[in-house]
Amino acid sequence: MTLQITDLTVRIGGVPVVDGVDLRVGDAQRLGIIGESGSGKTLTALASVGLLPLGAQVGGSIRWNGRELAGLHDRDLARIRGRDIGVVFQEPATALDPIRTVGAQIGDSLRLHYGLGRREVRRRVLRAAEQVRLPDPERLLRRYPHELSGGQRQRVAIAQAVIARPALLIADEPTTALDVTVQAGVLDLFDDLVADTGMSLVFISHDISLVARMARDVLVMSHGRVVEAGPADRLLSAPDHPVTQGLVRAARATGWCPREEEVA
Ligand SMILES: Nc1ncnc2c1ncn2[C@@H]1O[C@H](COP(=O)(O)OP(=O)(O)OP(=O)(O)O)[C@@H](O)[C@H]1O
Repeated sequence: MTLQITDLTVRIGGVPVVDGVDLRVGDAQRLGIIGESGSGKTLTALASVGLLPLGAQVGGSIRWNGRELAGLHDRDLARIRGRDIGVVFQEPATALDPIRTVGAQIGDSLRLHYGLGRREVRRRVLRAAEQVRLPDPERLLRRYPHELSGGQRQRVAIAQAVIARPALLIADEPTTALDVTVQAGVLDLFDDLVADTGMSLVFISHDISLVARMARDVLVMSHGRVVEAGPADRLLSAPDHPVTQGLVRAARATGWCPREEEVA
């Protein structure tokens, strides 16, 4: 698979909020995107799957396996979302429908994309729930989102994103809303899912330590642009751009420490 974004621009109310972004994700690649709040990370991810807010103007090219997605009808984009590209967002509570059981929601993309029957969907939903390590899945799948903890809800959102076995998973700050101990478990889960399935991963965070853990190649964004790109270990040990240096310093200040002498 290849996701190739070239010269992506997004304007909202005439203001450029993503400005000339290029990125490429290939087979089994793990790409990280870091940047301060408001730097355009989320809008870049949303543009990749045609989920930009209403009224946003998009320019440039977004090619999925060579097919141009920019300007594609939403019906066609919906076929690609979930089936080819799975997405997990920061706040699972808003990603889930409060009035449907989590089991029903995990199965959505199987019904939508593959038209599988009830029994087969149930079987696969249960397997996905086990795969994302939801406790007591048989019982939990009959519950509603508000009856789950934040970590459990995020595991449901992950199961929903990966159940149709997408070739690419885009995870936008997937652990930011979770407390630290729950975060660690969810990161381990991403690691295992990506390793087991061979999916490619785009992992977005404002925390360079998380991105360095999850991705090998990293883009640093600031004010809608990519200001630095390179292997995670190089960015950590020798950050070039002041924004990258600031992100490394911020990560160190929160207790995560690369070797001090290596940080500019
Ligand atoms: N629906 C919207 N309407 C108007 N402006 C928006 C909208 N969504 C995002 N923006 C603006 O676009 C810019 C980029 O936002 P984006 O959400 O991509 O940033 P981000 O890097 O993901 O930040 P965060 O880490 O806080 O999620 C910001 O200035 C933001 O205020």
